Amino acid sequence: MSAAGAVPDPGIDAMRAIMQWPDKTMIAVDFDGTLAPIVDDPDRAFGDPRAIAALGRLGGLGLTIAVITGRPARTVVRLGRFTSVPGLRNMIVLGQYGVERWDAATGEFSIPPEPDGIDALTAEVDQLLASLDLSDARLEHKGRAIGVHTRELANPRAAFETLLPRLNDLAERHRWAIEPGKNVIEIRAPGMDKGVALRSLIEETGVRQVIFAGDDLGDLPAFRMVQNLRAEGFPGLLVCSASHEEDALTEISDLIVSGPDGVAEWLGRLADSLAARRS
Ligand SMILES: O=P(O)(O)OC[C@H]1O[C@H](O[C@H]2O[C@H](CO)[C@@H](O)[C@H](O)[C@H]2O)[C@H](O)[C@@H](O)[C@@H]1O
Repeated sequence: MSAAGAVPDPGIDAMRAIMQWPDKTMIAVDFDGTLAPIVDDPDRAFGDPRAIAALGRLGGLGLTIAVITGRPARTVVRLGRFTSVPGLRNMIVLGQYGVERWDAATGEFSIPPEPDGIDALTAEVDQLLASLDLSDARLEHKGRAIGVHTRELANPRAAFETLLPRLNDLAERHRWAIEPGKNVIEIRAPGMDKGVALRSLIEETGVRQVIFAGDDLGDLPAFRMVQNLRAEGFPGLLVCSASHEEDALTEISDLIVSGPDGVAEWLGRLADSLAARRS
């Protein structure tokens, strides 16, 4: 509750609720750029062990732990190495913006079949890259999305700017969605985003407050969803994993930390504070 006359601060209200009812709190975290440092080769990304350990401690303290990612669920479970962490026994991973799911409690994946048209789309992306002399761009095939990565090209920014309108046209023709990110442009099957995924997980689990942490444009729908939830009286805390590559989330965040290092440190401090309150 804010002091009379003061501007209400939803982040502070959320933090109070989290400290008071940790077992009614969900912490939902993005993967790349938030839990995992950005690296050139997406297949060499890894969950920061300090962040994963802190999430494990938070899980042990009763919080519901979720990862909501643009990656396939199987990839993130492998790269994050969540299965070896005792406190993550009940964690949930939502992959491909919420279409796929992994439940640590059962070890089961729920992965819908690949949508029709992915092969035709892939062939067109290949042709487009060849026509622009950008065939060196790394392609990430995700079954229901293709990621075109520009990070390792000679001029990543110029390649990104050249590709964005063209891949956008291609996606529109196929009625697919375009998802620009940090040196990556994805064409993906439409119909889901991290905001919808987050809301539905909140409803399913019955938590009463949420923390969402992210770093990139694909996290914006989740940030907006938390803002909507707050307008409905549901406490939420928005944490931005900041970097020089993207600043779209900074203004709407309650807390800005310095990239995955800052996220790991903050999660550790949150676990310390909650453990101290309990003892
Ligand atoms: O929702 P996320 O978990 O943040 O996934 C978003 C995209 O992240 C990955 O790309 C980013 O990380 C790569 C590895 O560090 C980096 O090389 C790339 O430049 C970044 O954009 C991933 O490869 C994509 O599939 C995800 O959609």
